[in-house]
Amino acid sequence: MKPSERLYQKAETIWHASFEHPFVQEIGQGTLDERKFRYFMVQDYLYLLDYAKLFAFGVTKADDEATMRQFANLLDGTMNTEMDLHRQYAAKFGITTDELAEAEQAPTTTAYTRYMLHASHNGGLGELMASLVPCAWGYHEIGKRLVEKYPDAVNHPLYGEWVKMYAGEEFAELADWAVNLMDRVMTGKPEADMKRYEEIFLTTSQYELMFWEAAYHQEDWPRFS
Ligand SMILES: Cc1ncc(C[n+]2csc(CCO)c2C)c(N)n1
Repeated sequence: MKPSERLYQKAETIWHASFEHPFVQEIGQGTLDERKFRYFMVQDYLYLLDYAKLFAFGVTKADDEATMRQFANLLDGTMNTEMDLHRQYAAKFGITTDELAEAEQAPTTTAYTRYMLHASHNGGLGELMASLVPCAWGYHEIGKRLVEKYPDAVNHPLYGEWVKMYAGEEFAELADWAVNLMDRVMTGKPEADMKRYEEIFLTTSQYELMFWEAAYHQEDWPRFS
């Protein structure tokens, strides 16, 4: 069994719960409250900024030139294209660039990004891939399953573009690349290493689910004022 198959089996219940989460289902049905998606867009912007740092770690942890170059391209693509697309998409919801620049990470965003950055900073390429694969692979799975279950979801005026992006070919390629690299790095590693990767993979999978939950309830820090 490939490492990705083993990890997928372990995380399957959590991934299923993510797909069944009301935030995801209501995107598919086109009924999601716009304020919840707006919250999600702002938090996701902050999330992606930290995620880009994982690609930077990838450059330093890669052990061959081709992999270094791929991480460097992903870092460039995220910083110089994706973030711009995200700002444009956010503008559709009335979110300004200033609002994005001033926004503060919610508790789950902080917990999730700090966890990934910590695991990757202190580990090798295996820990890094265990951190970042559930996000890339998981979003593609969600996009694909949404299109299967709700074929009209791609035509929604607000959420259609989002569904198309994650169900689409370009994102599928990113997910495939990440899964293949993860398999290459983890194959033949001792069981003790695999156990560590499994824990990271399961933890980031749970944070993905918690990210939907946080957006659905517009989670915030306790405020006393
Ligand atoms: C919470 C959260 N998890 C995963 C993604 C999916 N995603 C979209 S772009 C990108 C990086 C590659 O450019 C990733 C991982 C997301 N947006 N937000």
